[in-house]
Amino acid sequence: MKTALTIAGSDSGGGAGVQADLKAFSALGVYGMSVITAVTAQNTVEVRSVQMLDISIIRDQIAAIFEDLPVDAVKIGMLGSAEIVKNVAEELNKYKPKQIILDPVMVSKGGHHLLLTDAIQSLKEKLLPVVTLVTPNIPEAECLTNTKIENIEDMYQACRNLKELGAKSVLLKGGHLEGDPNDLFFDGMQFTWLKGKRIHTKNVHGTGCTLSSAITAYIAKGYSLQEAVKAGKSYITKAIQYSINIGSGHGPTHHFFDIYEKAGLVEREENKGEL
Ligand SMILES: Nc1ncnc2c1ncn2[C@@H]1O[C@H](COP(=O)(O)OP(=O)(O)O)[C@@H](O)[C@H]1O
Ligand SMILES: Cc1ncc(COP(=O)(O)O)c(N)n1
Repeated sequence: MKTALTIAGSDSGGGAGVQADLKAFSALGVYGMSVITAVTAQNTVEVRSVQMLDISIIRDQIAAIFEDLPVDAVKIGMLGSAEIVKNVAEELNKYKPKQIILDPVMVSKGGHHLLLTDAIQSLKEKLLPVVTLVTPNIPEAECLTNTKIENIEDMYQACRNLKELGAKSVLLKGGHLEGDPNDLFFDGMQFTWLKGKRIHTKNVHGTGCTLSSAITAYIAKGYSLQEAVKAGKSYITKAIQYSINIGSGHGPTHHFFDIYEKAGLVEREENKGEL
């Protein structure tokens, strides 16, 4: 069986973070493991509080996994602080997993900061050069490149800038721009657009986590990077179409849409909870 590891924060509401990642790994038939960096008290409405874990337990979790278990691909999500970024980078440099996908999580959908400002520099210096693929949304890419991204030309330039910063490849997510959510994949040489159709729903909690962990699972299964980002885009589109209309804020994505669809267990949640 293929395996994947997520290094990320816990979301008590189950829609984002480690919980979303493990659901995506399982839905795609990949054995999931986790290193928890921080615990958030979170639901569909808000992040109430965050507790970052001690460096020693974070390093121990990584060592415990790599010293015993096979890891086909690693996904990194919320890291929280510069110290956590630095220590995770050191551990990854030690164990050298071949495939690392970095979702540079900075702010929650409700606007809560999940990465301290002084950690951004460490993320750029210590992690970007180590990863196979980085998957920023528009505000994250703006922050990493110190530029404004307002149109398609800016998206191309941001991908080139991220490569200059050391990223081997980039998936720049377009969900935060107006119009259809088209994502731009740059493999370091060539650009490919992953086109989407905007689904009008408020249930978009965990979309970034879901996409990056689906891509990680496909890579663990042996897909090429190009195939994995395409398959990941189809996965996130369905996960949003079938998103779950629970809670009074942004509801979560659905991971087991195939099984549910075949068994006639749920209606498509598309357009429910429309904004
Ligand atoms: N309303 C939507 N309908 C369809 N796809 C969406 C929608 N919102 C986001 N996406 C897609 O979901 C993925 C995550 O997008 P995005 O919202 O840009 O990042 P993040 O969740 O990290 O803020 C991207 O592939 C994006 O194109
Ligand atoms: C623990 C944790 N990690 C990540 C996110 C970002 O969520 P999204 O995928 O919606 O950007 C979150 N809200 N909480």
